[in-house]
Amino acid sequence: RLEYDNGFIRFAKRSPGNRTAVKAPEKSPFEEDDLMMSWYMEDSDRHQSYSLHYDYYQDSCPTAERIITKGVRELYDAKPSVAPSLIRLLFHDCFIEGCDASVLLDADESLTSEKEASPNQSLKGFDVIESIKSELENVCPGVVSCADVLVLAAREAILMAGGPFYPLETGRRDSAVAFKEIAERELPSPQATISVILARFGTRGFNERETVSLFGAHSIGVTHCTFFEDRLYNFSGTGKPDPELDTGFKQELKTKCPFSASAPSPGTGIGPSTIPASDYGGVSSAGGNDGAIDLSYNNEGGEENFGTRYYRRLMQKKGLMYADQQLTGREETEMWVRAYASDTQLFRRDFAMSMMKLSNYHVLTGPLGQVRTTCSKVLPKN
Ligand code: HEM
Ligand SMILES: [Ca+2]
Repeated sequence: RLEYDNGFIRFAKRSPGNRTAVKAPEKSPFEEDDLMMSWYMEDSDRHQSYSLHYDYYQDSCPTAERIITKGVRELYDAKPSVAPSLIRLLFHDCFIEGCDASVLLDADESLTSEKEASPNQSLKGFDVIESIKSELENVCPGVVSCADVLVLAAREAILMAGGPFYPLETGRRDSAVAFKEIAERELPSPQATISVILARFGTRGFNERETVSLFGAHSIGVTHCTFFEDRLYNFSGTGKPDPELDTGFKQELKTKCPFSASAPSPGTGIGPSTIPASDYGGVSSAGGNDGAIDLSYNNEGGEENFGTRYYRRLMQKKGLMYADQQLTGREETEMWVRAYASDTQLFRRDFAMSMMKLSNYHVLTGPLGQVRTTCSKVLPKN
């Protein structure tokens, strides 16, 4: 099905000339796959001598993708919150030194875990990846990388949550190291300005449109009060709320996140935080339901709500985090917020493309890296 054309890999039946003319129906995976795959390939795989492949495990572990899909579905049926957890986990892995499962590693005597970096302390879903990986190890030991499990699991999670399908190639390998300092420094904080957001995404090759589309993931899942309560009570140390927050919405949020002097306040480092001083202070994965509110804010799920509604709320000054609301703070990003708020299909296509790009960011292939047998541990050195 694939052909090489002037250094690019693309599906045989598409040519660059007709790809924009094809309006792929949302529910037809094949049309959509071909279209998106050929677009993506042109951009990023040209310099890789070892690249990812479609259905990489076809011979070595033919049931791999099915095991992952089934695993996510079963876990999602039991607990739908696994979907947002997995999507966020993918973002935090890929954003830091690429999709190499570096975020999954536990600390040991020779390694400092990325899990300890403050933005990562509220991550969840590690157990989901580990349980799917152990099932894979029973069937084809040492074959399927944790990095591939994570990207495929996140894709399935997006589908479960009402988001779009996108094709993914496989053959990623796992890192033998973790990048705690880089995670600490590079993952944007919930108080990030639009300049910081665009700079961090920009150095990873994401333009304004792609960046805004990725934020559509914030239409599902939860966020804890600690990540936005400064906007309710003490914005930027002014002692006043954020003027960019809708007044009615602010009142509503205040009832869900009542002011409490003992509560850690983001950015101040004050409070009984178990997390190092940073804008991420205050929440750990063990925190239970301590002021966690729906990011989607009463999102009922389903296709209509995945994405579009998030952007509509931003336009009404009802973004939860400062970083969310920053997307309307500049014309180049605000125009995409407006576009996605009114055009679900445009958002779904852009989100799918950006997720593909994120999932392929800076991957390890060929002789690089390793295939871990347990996702939280590097292979023992011989
Ligand atoms: C400037 C960029 C971003 C910042 C500052 C940010 C920050 C946050 C924060 C603080 C939370 C709440 C965590 C909690 O309370 O437990 C959150 C949740 C979430 N984020 Fe982001 N995020 C950003 C971009 C993204 C991107 C690009 C994606 C995916 C493509 C993403 C996916 C998610 C998801 C799905 C959740 C819900 C997690 C859950 O319910 O378990 N975020 N984010
Ligand atoms: Ca990584």
